[in-house]
Amino acid sequence: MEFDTIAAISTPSGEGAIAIVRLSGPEAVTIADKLFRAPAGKRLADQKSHTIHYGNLTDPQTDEVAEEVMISIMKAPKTFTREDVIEINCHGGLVSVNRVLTLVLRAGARLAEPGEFTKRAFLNGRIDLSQAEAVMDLIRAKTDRAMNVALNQMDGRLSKLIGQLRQALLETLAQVEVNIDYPEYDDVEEMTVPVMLEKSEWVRSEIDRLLSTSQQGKILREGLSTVIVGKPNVGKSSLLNSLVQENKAIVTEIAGTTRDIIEEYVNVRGVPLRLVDTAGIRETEDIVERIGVERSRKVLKEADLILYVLSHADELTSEDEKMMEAVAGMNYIVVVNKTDLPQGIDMERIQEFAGKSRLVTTSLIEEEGVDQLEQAIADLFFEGSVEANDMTYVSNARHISLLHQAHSTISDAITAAEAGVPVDMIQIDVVRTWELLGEIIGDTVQESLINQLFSQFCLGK
Ligand SMILES: Nc1nc2c(c(=O)[nH]1)N(C=O)[C@@H](CNc1ccc(C(=O)N[C@@H](CCC(=O)O)C(=O)O)cc1)CN2
Ligand SMILES: Nc1nc2c(ncn2[C@@H]2O[C@H](COP(=O)(O)OP(=O)(O)OP(=O)(O)O)[C@@H](O)[C@H]2O)c(=O)[nH]1
Ligand SMILES: [Mg+2]
Repeated sequence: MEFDTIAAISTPSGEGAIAIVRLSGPEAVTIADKLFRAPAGKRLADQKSHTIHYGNLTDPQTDEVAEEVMISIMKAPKTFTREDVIEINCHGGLVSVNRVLTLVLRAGARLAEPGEFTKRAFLNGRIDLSQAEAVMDLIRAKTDRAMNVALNQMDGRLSKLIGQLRQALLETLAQVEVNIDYPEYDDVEEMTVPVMLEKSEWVRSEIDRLLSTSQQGKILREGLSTVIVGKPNVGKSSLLNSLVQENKAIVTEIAGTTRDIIEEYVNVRGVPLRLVDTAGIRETEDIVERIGVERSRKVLKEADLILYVLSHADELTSEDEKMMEAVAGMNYIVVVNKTDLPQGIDMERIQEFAGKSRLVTTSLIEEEGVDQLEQAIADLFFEGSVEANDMTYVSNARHISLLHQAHSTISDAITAAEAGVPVDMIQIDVVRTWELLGEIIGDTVQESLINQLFSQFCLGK
């Protein structure tokens, strides 16, 4: 496919040592040559691929030197986009990098849309859609483990498995064609259904296996949305600070200190937590605090994990009973804090409610118990350890949803085959499953969806 030539700043904005303006497309080298002046007068067009060259960029209108640069030239097809790529390494200042971008745009490049370089890598067939999506996940990964999941997907592991599943489905369809072409052979008909069943059941079991990784995969990719709740003054903000290992939230002895929601990312044994501190939940007259409390109830509903903090010094109240009822159906860990203070709480009641695995005691003032809490979180979601290195995780909500749909259509096919429904009817479900799996890798997918996916990328990526 032949496209126009795009350009963008590919490094973050701000001051830095070096910044890169990247170009991709058939005119990339010509455009760069219009601006580039090397000391020995060489032309980029004459240079070998994958070489880097020192010189100045000049403004063709004034013939004045605009920037001192190093230019990398990478010729198609062995490049990031499979097109000619030029990377202009300039000084990392806002004015400098904007000046370079302006020059290349005036010389004939078009400003790239967000994600357009990666989109070209996809449209030119270097990577499939799930690999392109992994490029974005890689940039956003919050922990090493999450980054490994993205690297595996970028490497094409998920794509390869999806390809195998689709191949098996194609083989069952081929079997049906034989059946339709040679209806006079009874044994072909007899063969068709068992073959279809066997392959379809294998596909379904592989989809099951992939889906079984999805909860962990999604957590690694998006972070575990974790909400700290409890009555005022029990130590919720102190807990957030202990986990973050910084004083992000204001802690005072005054109940009702936290008025709004505070959100932080933390890495707990490789699990990225999106940690939310809330205003203490209680009936209150203070209008500002009340808004905070209402929002606390809302984030509570959307949480993957609830850290329910109680004070070791205080007796349980009816409010606590209500709270326990509210979290009972969810993933929660009870944190009994302030164990340095004399006991007021009914620990038996708490043990009865939470059981051993969901109960941790802490004294945040004495920095005790945080390790145990971290371990309890890792145990709850990853049975103790996060082994992301060698596994294919499905982590992307779009992929998970497509796998669920494919699971349902292949199950329909299996049920129909078992019920003796004619093969050409079953065929419809098999074809649909093949299409749904194809959407994951971008084989059978609408252009509007592709545009929407890439628009979520960073500029210049
Ligand atoms: N300067 C610079 N650094 C960068 C990038 C970039 O575009 N520019 N990348 C941007 O994300 C990442 C590297 N990713 C890349 C992925 C593929 C190819 C590439 O040329 N692939 C070809 C040829 C491979 C080969 O030489 O064998 C191919 O797959 O056909 C280049 C970069 C990270 N670092
Ligand atoms: N003795 C003792 N005090 C603690 C402990 N943890 C926190 N505190 C104190 O308890 C008070 C309240 O702590 P916060 O972390 O602000 O409590 P909170 O739950 O966020 O309170 P609100 O935001 O008002 O709902 C502060 O004075 C803390 O220093 C602990 O383990 N032991
Ligand atoms: Mg607080």
